[in-house]
Amino acid sequence: MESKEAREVDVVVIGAGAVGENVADRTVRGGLETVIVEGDLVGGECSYWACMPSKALLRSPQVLAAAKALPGAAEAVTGDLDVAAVLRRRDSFTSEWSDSGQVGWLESAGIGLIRGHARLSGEREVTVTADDGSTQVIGARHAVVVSTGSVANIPDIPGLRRARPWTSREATSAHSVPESLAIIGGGVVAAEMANVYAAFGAEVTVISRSGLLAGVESFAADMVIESLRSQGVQIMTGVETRSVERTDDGVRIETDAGTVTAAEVLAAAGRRPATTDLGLDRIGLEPGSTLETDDTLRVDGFDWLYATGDVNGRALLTHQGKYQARAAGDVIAARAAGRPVDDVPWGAHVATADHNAVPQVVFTDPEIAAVGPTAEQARESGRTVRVVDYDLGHVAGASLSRDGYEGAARMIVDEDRGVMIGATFVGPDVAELVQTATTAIVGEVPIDRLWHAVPAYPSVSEIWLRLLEEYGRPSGT
Ligand SMILES: Cc1cc2nc3c(=O)[nH]c(=O)nc-3n(C[C@H](O)[C@H](O)[C@H](O)COP(=O)(O)OP(=O)(O)OC[C@H]3O[C@@H](n4cnc5c(N)ncnc54)[C@H](O)[C@@H]3O)c2cc1C
Ligand SMILES: NC(=O)c1ccc[n+]([C@@H]2O[C@H](COP(=O)([O-])OP(=O)(O)OC[C@H]3O[C@@H](n4cnc5c(N)ncnc54)[C@H](O)[C@@H]3O)[C@@H](O)[C@H]2O)c1
Repeated sequence: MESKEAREVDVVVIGAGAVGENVADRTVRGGLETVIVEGDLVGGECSYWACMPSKALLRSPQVLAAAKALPGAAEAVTGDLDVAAVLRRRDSFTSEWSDSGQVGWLESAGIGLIRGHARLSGEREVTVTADDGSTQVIGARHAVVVSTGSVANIPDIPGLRRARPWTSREATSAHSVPESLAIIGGGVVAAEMANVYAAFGAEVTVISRSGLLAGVESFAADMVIESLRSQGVQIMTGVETRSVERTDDGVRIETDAGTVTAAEVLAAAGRRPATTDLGLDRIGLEPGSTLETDDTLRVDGFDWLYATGDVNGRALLTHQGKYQARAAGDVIAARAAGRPVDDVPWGAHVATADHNAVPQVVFTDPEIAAVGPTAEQARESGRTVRVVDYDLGHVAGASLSRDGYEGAARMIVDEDRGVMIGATFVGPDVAELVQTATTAIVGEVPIDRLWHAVPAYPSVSEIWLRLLEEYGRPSGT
């Protein structure tokens, strides 16, 4: 079935994940008629198979561990984790994988929704194929924004694909817990899912060819590794997986450090941009490639094509993608109206923070919260840096929050400019500490001035005072 009737709108957004939704919201607010095309659930990966379900799965075990670590509360907690209840709570956060709520939001925001698979079919032109095979051509007067996200990378390990591995989708949406789970990969998904399934009682083995959480400060990764090991997780690092085979009982994995057997195997080996079947060849780009952009999120070499979120590879995180979406939506509206474009660093129409102020929280127990470069990355960049470390367990607020609180904090200072450029925290419930660091980095607040930002006593935030004391007050003693 083909309907070749072309419809024209101001902006076409491809992909209604968290990022695409935000682009469309901004272009509509900017006075532009906008349609969004979605081939699956409106809300995308984050809502149904990533951030929301994974954090819902992680939270209950963390709260239970916190209660068990606190005299008075511990005595009141006598049962085990109720896994079925945790899974039910996760189901409510994913709205049972129904997108009716998000569709309602699109309507209320004045965004048109077209369901189907979108492909670029020419300059400023998108062709959508619906489930029934019918096609619709949509022209974009001002911009096409690709917000198609990313898909799980299944490594080219012999037998792995045939063994029908779990990806993060199955791991976050499972309705039962396998007896054992092998995880191939050592990134954030591997760490968080190892935490979830170990807490749920599965025997978990992580097989990583590098380290575990190699992208963060090693003191922070080490605390998570130690904690996972104490929960019974077997962690194999520096180990290559040679082959995977599905057997009658599950999977058999051959590695260069021996054989691992498990009921299920999870491929947690990063993401690929969702551009393989997007018609990129129709506009001279390579299918499957990352859509690289300038800081206004415009794809290099085009004046009408934008890319936001995971698909541009700038920072594979929901909050950062939504930040890009706000800049992109606003700059498209400005360009369409002939208004000035504010594209100087930190201007309204650029995603400057992507380069040096990206916060991330790894929601394991303990959590890791970090922003900016690690000490090693900062040194490698050629800057004169000073690294300040402090034991979080020595902060009154932390020791009050949990008996035997273990944690650590690091602040990285650019000595030439006298400003903080990076920070990492590891410990129970440190997630909320990272926003202060992000604010100080983006605001380039001089270290001298930070002394006047007094943390409330006895809160965990007092770590900021301790870090400053360790650093020393240049004009004081
Ligand atoms: C397990 C896991 C946990 C995570 N946890 C966190 C977290 O705690 N915090 C955080 O910040 N980030 C987290 N992330 C990363 C986060 O999920 C992504 O950064 C985010 O989802 C990217 O949003 P997006 O809108 O760019 O892409 P997506 O959410 O992938 O949305 C893209 C949408 O485009 C649609 N689409 C694709 N191609 C087409 C096409 N051709 N036509 C029509 N529609 C199309 C897809 O169906 C999808 O709905 C996690 C990721 C994983 C895998
Ligand atoms: N809390 C959060 O913010 C959160 C949680 C989960 C995921 N995410 C995001 O989702 C993205 C995906 O997470 P991820 O853990 O899959 O990716 P990742 O990039 O964090 O880690 C990928 C891991 O896979 C390994 N790997 C890559 N190719 C491999 C191969 N061929 N064979 C074996 N191992 C291989 C890497 O060595 C690495 O250990 C990340 O960018 C992350 O930022 C964020």
